[in-house]
This record gives sequence, structure tokens and C-alpha cells, in this order.
Amino acid sequence: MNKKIIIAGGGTGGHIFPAIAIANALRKMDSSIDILFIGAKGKMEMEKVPQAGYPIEGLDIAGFNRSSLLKNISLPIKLIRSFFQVRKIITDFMPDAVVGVGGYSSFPVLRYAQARGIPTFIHESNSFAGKSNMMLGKKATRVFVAGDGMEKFFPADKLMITGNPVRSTIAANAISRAKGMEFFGLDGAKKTVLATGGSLGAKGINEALDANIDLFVKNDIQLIWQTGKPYVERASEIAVENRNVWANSFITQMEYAYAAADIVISRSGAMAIAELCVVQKPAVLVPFPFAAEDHQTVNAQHLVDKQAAIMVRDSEAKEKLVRTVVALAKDEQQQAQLKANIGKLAVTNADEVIAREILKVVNENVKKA
Ligand SMILES: CC(=O)N[C@H]1[C@@H](OP(=O)(O)OP(=O)(O)OC[C@H]2O[C@@H](n3ccc(=O)[nH]c3=O)[C@H](O)[C@@H]2O)O[C@H](CO)[C@@H](O)[C@@H]1O
Repeated sequence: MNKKIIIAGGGTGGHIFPAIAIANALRKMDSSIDILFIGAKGKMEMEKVPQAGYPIEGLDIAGFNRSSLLKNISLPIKLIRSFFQVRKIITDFMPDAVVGVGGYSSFPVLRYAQARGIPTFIHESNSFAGKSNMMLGKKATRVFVAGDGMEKFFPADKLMITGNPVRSTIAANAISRAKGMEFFGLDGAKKTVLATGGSLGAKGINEALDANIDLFVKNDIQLIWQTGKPYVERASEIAVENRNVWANSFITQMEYAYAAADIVISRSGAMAIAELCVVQKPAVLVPFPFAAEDHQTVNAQHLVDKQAAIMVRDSEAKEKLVRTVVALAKDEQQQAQLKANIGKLAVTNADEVIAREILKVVNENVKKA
């Protein structure tokens, strides 16, 4: 019989894309595996997972809304309804294992699977673990993490340091700079900067670029600008006026964007960092200042300490970001140094290591049964 695996979680790209990378690696090792994703209705995974070729079920679950208490009235009903949804999906699908990648849907799915004695696996991409992952970790079969020091959050005997699984399309580094330029309709003879605000876009980066766009123009630097939804209209107006600027809310084929870029401006979410290491790009990082425990600043500082990236604080971005990037664009030596140092931190096989471990446990259980 085909093996069956559920992958639960989402909310942001930082959870969805490593989940897809793990799914692809599982499929590569065993093409007969049935994989089902479980996400939260209305969230990004409901669009991105089917685009990657996998089925997904959406739960009615939602988080606590801090900005509008009224919106929480239906929360208990949604939580109860999602419990019944989880029970039905798991009973119908009968998975051999359940993998949680973080985000709303992870918790009820893994909790229920654990109560039923189904092996569960957690992937925690950040150096700081979320509360629900910590609770789930106690009964998980294995907890995959990016680096050391995670015994603070999880039982030490369950930890496996794998790094973060970068999508193979990015990890393969198979697109030439010329192909990247062609994809965006840009000029290969010009220096090109990719600005990415993480999966949801970054206000601080957008405003800094907007305020200083003339500096790009003056220095004849091209800009691939991923804005997130709230800023896309404004950025598109700028792109219409200026041939050197390409703008969109989201870039599905990030491998082309990385290939075209000589320098990357980026938020410092866990996956953004993992990818920058793999594609070896000189990067200027602008951490999202309100991430839990300020972990984006911790991520960025880790690279700065190794002379593997430059950091500009969000509060200083308007003044410093574009000037820093233009100076870096003129300094080939610094670009080469950053490139060499960030490349040393690359992990390219986390997806395979995780998939192999999951399959090992599933196969052992099948033998026992
Ligand atoms: C605001 C916030 O809470 N951010 C968190 C979120 O970030 P976020 O969702 O931005 O996650 P990451 O930086 O970790 O990863 C972004 C992912 O989205 C992809 N991408 C991005 C833009 C685009 O146009 N196309 C595209 O495919 C990137 O290639 C990458 O795979 O999850 C991360 C991992 O848990 C955390 O470290 C971040 O702190």
C-alpha cells in the first residue's frame, strides 16, 4: 500500500516553502507516496501549495486578533469546528506520519495525530522556537532544527540538526544571470539589485526604496522590487516611469530573481537567510523589528559577525539603505568578500536529510505492523 504523509502548517512563506521542499524530497525518494497538506483557510498556503502540485485541505482555524477584539467572537466556534475537521481528515486519510512546519494549522493536526499515536515530526526553522512547537515537541518523534542550542526548547534526544530545507529549484543554482535578466526584461550590462521583503513584503524596505529611487536612477542600477500586496500599486507606478525598475507583489520563481541579482536587499527571516547562503549573494539585511524575540536581528547579526552580510536597521533604512547598497555596488572587493563568506554557511541537502529520516521511521513502522 502507498505510504501516506500529512504536512500541516503555513501562514507565511517561511513555513510554506520549506514544507514544499520536504514534500518534493519525499516524492523524489518514493514517487508512490501520497502527500496531503493541511493549512488555514484564507492563508497563503491555500494558493502556494496547489501551485506546487499538492492537494491541500483548509481548516477554519484563526488566531487571536489583537487589533479588533470583536473579530474574536467567532474564534471558539472556529477552533471547535477545526478540531472536527482535523479528526475527519486524519480518519479518512490515515497518514503514516504527520509533519508540522509551524503556523495555525500545525497545532491541532499534530496534537490530534499524537493522541492517536501517529508518528509526528516538527520542523523549526528559527533559532527561537514558538510556543506551540515547544508543546508539540514533547511527544514528537523527531524535531528538525536549523542549528545548535535548541535544547532550551525541545527534548535533546529528539533533536536533529538538519539546516533549513531550501527549494531545490533555488538550491540547484542552475539559472544563468543572463536567463534571470531575460525573465525580468532587464539589461544584463547593468548592476542589478533584488529587494525582497519576505513573503508578505516589508514596509520599511518599501518606503526606503521609494524615498531614494533617484539614487538607483542616477547610478544606473536596476531594481527588481518585490513589494508585498500593500505597496504594489505605488511601486508599479514607479516602474512604469522608470525602465530600470521591475516591481511585483510576489515572485513565484525566486530562482530567477536570485540569478539576476548582483546584490540582494532582504528581510532576515530564517528561509530568506538559508536561501541567500545557498545562492551566495552579497546581501544587505533589514531585519523585521517586531519578529518574536527580535529573531530577525539575531539572524542578521549572526551573518554580520562572520562578515557574511551587511545589516541596516529598519528604523534607519530610509536614510541608509539605498546609500549602503549603492556604495556596495561600486565596491567589487567587498561584494566578493561577502559572497565568499555567506557561501560558507550554505546547507543544500536539508530537504533530503529530513525526508530520509521521516521515511526511515515510516518504513520501520510498516515492517513492525
Ligand atoms: C514577518 C514575520 O513574521 N516573518 C517571519 C516569517 O517570514 P517570511 O514568511 O518572510 O519567511 P522567510 O524569510 O523565512 O522566507 C520567505 C520565503 O518566501 C519566499 N518568497 C519571498 C518573496 C517572494 O516574492 N517570493 C518567494 O517565494 C522566499 O524565497 C522564502 O522561501 O517566517 C520566518 C520563518 O519562520 C521567520 O523567520 C520570519 O521572522
